[in-house]
Amino acid sequence: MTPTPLVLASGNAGKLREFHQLLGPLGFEVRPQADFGVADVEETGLTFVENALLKAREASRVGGLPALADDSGLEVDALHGRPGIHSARYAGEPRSDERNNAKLLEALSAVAEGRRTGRYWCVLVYLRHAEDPVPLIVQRSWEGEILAHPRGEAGFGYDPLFWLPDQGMSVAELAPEAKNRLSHRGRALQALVEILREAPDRR
Ligand SMILES: O=P(O)(O)OP(=O)(O)OP(=O)(O)OC[C@H]1O[C@@H](n2cnc3c(O)ncnc32)[C@H](O)[C@@H]1O
Ligand SMILES: [Mg+2]
Repeated sequence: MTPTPLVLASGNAGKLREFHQLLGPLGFEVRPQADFGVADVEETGLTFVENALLKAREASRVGGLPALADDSGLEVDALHGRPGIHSARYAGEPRSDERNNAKLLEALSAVAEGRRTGRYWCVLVYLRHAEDPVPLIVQRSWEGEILAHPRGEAGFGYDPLFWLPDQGMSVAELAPEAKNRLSHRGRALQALVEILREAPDRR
């Protein structure tokens, strides 16, 4: 099969690393949107789906290629779903994982262990071209609990605070291959690639 060229509609280095690890071996020629000078779009949607569509459309329009976008975030039950679609900008500007994590710990300081449940969401949108009327959309979640102190160095974002009871470790303590196999993003991408494989006309 000829490699499918693809613009990755993300400016997040952690996501780009995971997408490269996952898509590289699968017959995609992946290029980050920065290669085409695509600027970050304003994420004005109320849902992950809307924001992922905005990002994919802009990257495909500017890059002139099919585009894959990821809009993702952390939904915490005790915080009524926050930070949710605002996960990247939870602690305001300048954006930083450290400040976001500190704000999350503060918001949960009075919430006891056992009630600190939540999940990552990932919505992937694949567009064949900027005006594709039939976007491919896949969403997956990943259940966990929010720790009271960070653990581990791997991953990005909220990973040092996201505890996986089944694994007995935080996401930032998982090897990258394990995160890719288990994560919201990894599993959404596996499903999306499967759809593209079975329906080559969707590429
Ligand atoms: O929009 P792009 O350019 O892709 O990059 P971004 O970082 O702004 O991405 P989002 O708007 O989708 O916001 C997602 C945020 O959710 C968090 N997040 C999503 N997936 C994560 C993961 O696998 N591990 C840790 N945090 C994650 C992290 O804070 C991200 O910045
Ligand atoms: Mg963003």
